[in-house]
Amino acid sequence: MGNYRIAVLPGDGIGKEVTKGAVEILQAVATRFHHQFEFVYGLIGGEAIDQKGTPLPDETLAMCRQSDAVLLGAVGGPKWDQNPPHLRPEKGLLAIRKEMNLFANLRPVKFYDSLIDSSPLKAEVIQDVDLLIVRELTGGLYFGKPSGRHVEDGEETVVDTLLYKREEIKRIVTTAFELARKRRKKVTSVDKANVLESSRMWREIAEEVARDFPDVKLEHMLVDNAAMQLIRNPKQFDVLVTENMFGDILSDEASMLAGSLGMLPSASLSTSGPSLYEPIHGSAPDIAGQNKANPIAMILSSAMMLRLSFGLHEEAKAIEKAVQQVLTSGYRTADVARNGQRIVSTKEMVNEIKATILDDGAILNIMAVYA
Ligand SMILES: NC(=O)C1=CN([C@@H]2O[C@H](COP(=O)(O)OP(=O)(O)OC[C@H]3O[C@@H](n4cnc5c(N)ncnc54)[C@H](O)[C@@H]3O)[C@@H](O)[C@H]2O)C=CC1
Ligand SMILES: CC(C)CC(=O)C(=O)O
Ligand SMILES: [Mg+2]
Repeated sequence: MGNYRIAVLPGDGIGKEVTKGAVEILQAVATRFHHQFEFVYGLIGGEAIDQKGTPLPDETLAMCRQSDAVLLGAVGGPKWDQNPPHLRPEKGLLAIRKEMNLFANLRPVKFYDSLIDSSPLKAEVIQDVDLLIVRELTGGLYFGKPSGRHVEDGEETVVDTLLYKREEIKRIVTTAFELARKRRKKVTSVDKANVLESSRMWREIAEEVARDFPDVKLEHMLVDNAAMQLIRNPKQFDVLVTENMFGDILSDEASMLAGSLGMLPSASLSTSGPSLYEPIHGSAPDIAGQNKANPIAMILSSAMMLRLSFGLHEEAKAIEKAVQQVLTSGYRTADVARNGQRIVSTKEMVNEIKATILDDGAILNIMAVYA
């Protein structure tokens, strides 16, 4: 039995709905495996702006730092779209990633047999896809200074800067190699080295790191080609490692290999403090408040938390197995439902996964009694 303190940041829009679902799933895991999970709640994003006047209140950050791990829903929404840059919900997300040194964002893309019809792609292209996008999360184009607008010689000018220190590239590429070593031993480093100086340095560093991993194959791929190859032949990939914005875009694209943006979890890892777990999707204002969102990306993110932050492998597997079982039984939220399949709500999907986790536990207990 373990005691864990989990900071929960629901955020905005569907972030709130899917986070509520993930907490219920974790409570079921705690019941089945006799753990104590203490959930502490904090504000981030739009709601934090409304209540505290800032997208990342100090108390939220302090609470996260004092927890064993953080679960985050999503932030943003049209209500705040016209706010000045420092009062945009997304600033809160970028700030927590930077402040907590969450430099490695792991975005696994896994194919589910039962969702074969949910992807617009052909079965033979997506069947057995199992790849991992390793996205650099605290540097690159989303953080470089200068960034902003100004008027120069009477002309309105805007700038964003793609900036990396050598060590920042080295640590994310090394993380990718370490992960590939435990998988199919191939790293695809994605860049735009035909144009960008930052990419040329990225490539150079990837080559240097590769020397320490002779058992892992390194290939380089330009990002535009990578976007195409993900659709043409995704099975060629094992681990992809790339700059912050490239990884952001490629992972939304890759989510369709799994059938929906609502299926992809992620882990935002730090080596100097607690890590954070978040679905790859946003706050989905178009479906927010309608009990329609697919909670699986968030639920699978909580499984990643159990495995990577707490070392609770069996518990993580119990969640993943329940998700698989529920999908196999035909439960579908609207985003993955096809051909007249019955559609379930967010809450129904959560309830079914929860029941499966608890039932599985009960069956195993009965088997243990009669063994
Ligand atoms: N991690 C975060 O907090 C992120 C926040 N955002 C913010 O979210 C807001 C909306 O951005 P969008 O570009 O619309 O991206 P989005 O990821 O929120 O939604 C894109 C599309 O996917 C659908 N979708 C997303 N998650 C889903 C789920 N779990 N189940 C079913 N359908 C789902 C939405 O309904 C929408 O049609 C913006 O304010 C944006 O800045 C966007 C991405 C990540
Ligand atoms: C604020 C954005 C960088 C959020 C996003 O799209 C993501 O992290 O995937
Ligand atoms: Mg994104």
